Amino acid sequence: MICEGLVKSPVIVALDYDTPQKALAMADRLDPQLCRVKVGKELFTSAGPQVVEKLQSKGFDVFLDLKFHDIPNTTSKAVAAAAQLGVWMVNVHASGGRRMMEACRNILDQHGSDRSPLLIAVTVLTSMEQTDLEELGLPRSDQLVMKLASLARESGMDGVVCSAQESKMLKQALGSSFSLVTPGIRPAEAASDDQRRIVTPAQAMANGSDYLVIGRPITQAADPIVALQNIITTLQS
Ligand SMILES: O=C(O)c1cc(=O)[nH]c(=O)n1[C@@H]1O[C@H](COP(=O)(O)O)[C@@H](O)[C@H]1O
Repeated sequence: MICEGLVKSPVIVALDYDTPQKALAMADRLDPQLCRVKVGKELFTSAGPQVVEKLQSKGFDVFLDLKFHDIPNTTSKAVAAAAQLGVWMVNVHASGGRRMMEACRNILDQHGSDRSPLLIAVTVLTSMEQTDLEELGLPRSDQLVMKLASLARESGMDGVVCSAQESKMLKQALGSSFSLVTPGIRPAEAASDDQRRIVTPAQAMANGSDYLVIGRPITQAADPIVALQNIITTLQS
């Protein structure tokens, strides 16, 4: 199992809530030794940087998932602001292109500290399926993911967000040190919701994923801690 520091599992729990109170109440039920947490667009827009700081003060590594996608100057400065917040991981869209990703890499390298977040590029959202891509005039998901992930690696990213359906292909092509962060994780019995390219937790790890981003199957479970522990157990067997 891939893990760093004290965290003993690859699970990142998505705290997709509309208030900081709800997110912090969930965090209080979780254990920073068992998982990391993700702050995304809904929570950050309603609660701001303070919720990140509060989660950090509870001992959690925070993945700031704002999927920056803009011109190189704007995106890189947003990434620098995330680094100032001391987040563990931050992401941008790979489709912002090489110059955008390189600007983000450069600004973190100039900032140059041991507190630099992992810089991750989103390839193709796990909610997208073939028909969605066709409608946009885009190629098959596996081809597009491979192209964007290769560009992300060349542009100095530390890894990509992809579906665990693509993890095996990307690990083989891009090597073990390039991190694969995979949402769209669903235990066998769970609803797929709006996700399309889904994989079970154990299969995702078998495919080569480094981190599993999991929201609703944990946060909307009757007992979130039991749901998290059950998932971690399936990874150990
Ligand atoms: O970057 C992400 O985290 C992300 C990328 C992606 O392709 N798909 C995706 O679902 N996510 C995020 O991962 C989380 C998945 O949540 P659940 O579908 O509830 O498990 C959400 O917070 C999404 O914003």
